[in-house]
Parts: sequence; structure tokens; C-alpha cells
Amino acid sequence: MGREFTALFDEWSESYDRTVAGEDVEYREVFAGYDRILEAVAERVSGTVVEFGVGTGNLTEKLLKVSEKVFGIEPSEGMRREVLKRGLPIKLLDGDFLEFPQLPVRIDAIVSTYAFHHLTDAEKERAIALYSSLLAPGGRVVFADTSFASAEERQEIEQSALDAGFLNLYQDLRTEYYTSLEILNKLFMEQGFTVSFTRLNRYVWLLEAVKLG
Ligand SMILES: C[S@@+](CC[C@H](N)C(=O)[O-])C[C@H]1O[C@@H](n2cnc3c(N)ncnc32)[C@H](O)[C@@H]1O
Repeated sequence: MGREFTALFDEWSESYDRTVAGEDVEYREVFAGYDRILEAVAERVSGTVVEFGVGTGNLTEKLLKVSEKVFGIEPSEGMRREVLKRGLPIKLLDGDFLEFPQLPVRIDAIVSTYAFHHLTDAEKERAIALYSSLLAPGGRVVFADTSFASAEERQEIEQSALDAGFLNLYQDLRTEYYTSLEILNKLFMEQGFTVSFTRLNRYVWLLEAVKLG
């Protein structure tokens, strides 16, 4: 579910790593400190980890240094092809945030970078309820993604994309399902998590949610 962006990611898969390296000026600020953002997620997890929206496998590579086992779930065939080229020792599955093959083991953590905004807020609610049912107390969800601290901040960021003539970025901000910290906090708390947020660049916030007992 929430797979309406898959064709776009199939097309983007071969050049995606050049975008995150800052080649595309429109997205440079979104990906500022990309490597550090991925590390901030990886250093907060251990054990058996499920990663959603794997992309080309950049976070996966870091997770493999700190985890026992990584299950990668990715709906785009183009992106999965890029991950396979890297030969990473993970179990890579066709699936998405809401629908994926049954995982045969206990899960310690669920992670994702730059991807949860592909779900509408109603889909996010369903996904978080599902993760709450999969994790034991102490299990965690760690996401890094564009989110907004307030309605004013959202407006300011959209306006500055327009002022800079970054029309692709502006279009993304207006049409994908970026949400607020307030909504994320509420959705996770309702499913029995404690939540904290840390800003990682102008766009990206780290969300760390720990399942209560
Ligand atoms: C901007 S890329 C991020 C890739 C990688 N996580 C990173 O940080 O570079 C978004 C990824 O999410 C995937 N994606 C899109 N919709 C998704 C969904 N509903 N469920 C899971 N992944 C999704 C895309 O195919 C793409 O690989």
C-alpha cells in the first residue's frame, strides 16, 4: 500500500545515489548530511532489524555493521536491482510499509530513511498499529524523514523552495504526504510508544519510538 510512487523510483534508481550526493541543486538541502543521517538511525538499533524503503541500500550497508540480521523491504524493482548489485548479505523482499511477506523471527527494530512520507496519515496510522503488534516491549522504530515542526515552518519551507525556483521540490512538498511532528507523536503514542524527535537538517527529523511494556 502507498505504492503510487513506485514507477518514479524505478526511473530514479540508477541516478539516485548522485542525487543524495548533492548533484541535484534542488534537493541538496534535503540530503544535507545524508551520511550522518543514516548513521544516526543505524547507531540506535541492534539485533534483528527490518528496513522499509531500502532504496539503493545505503542505510542497509550501515545497519549490517551493527545488526545481527537485516530484512529489507522495497517495492521498486529498479531499487531492488541496485541493492542486489551491491551484493549485501540481507534478505531483500518485495513489499511496502503495510504489506510484506511474513517475517519468521522476532524483530528488535524497524527503521526507514526518507520514505515514511509515501504513506498518507491514515496509512501511517495503520502501519504504526501493525509495528506495535510486531514489536515486544523495548522494541523500537527509528525513522528519519522530512517532517514539519509547525504549520508556519511548513509554509516557510514551501515558500523558500518557490522563491529559489525549485519547482520539482515544491511539487514534491505539495503532493507527497509529509506530516507534522504533532501527528507523528500522536499516532505513535496511541499505539503504546514513547516518542522523541531530533532535528537532523532543515527538512529531516529523526523519530525514535520505543514500545512500552
Ligand atoms: C527517497 S527513497 C529513500 C531510499 C533510502 N531509504 C535512502 O535513505 O536513501 C524512498 C524509497 O522508499 C520506497 N518507497 C516508496 N513507497 C513506499 C512504500 N509504500 N513502502 C515502502 N517503501 C516505499 C521507494 O521505492 C524508495 O526506494
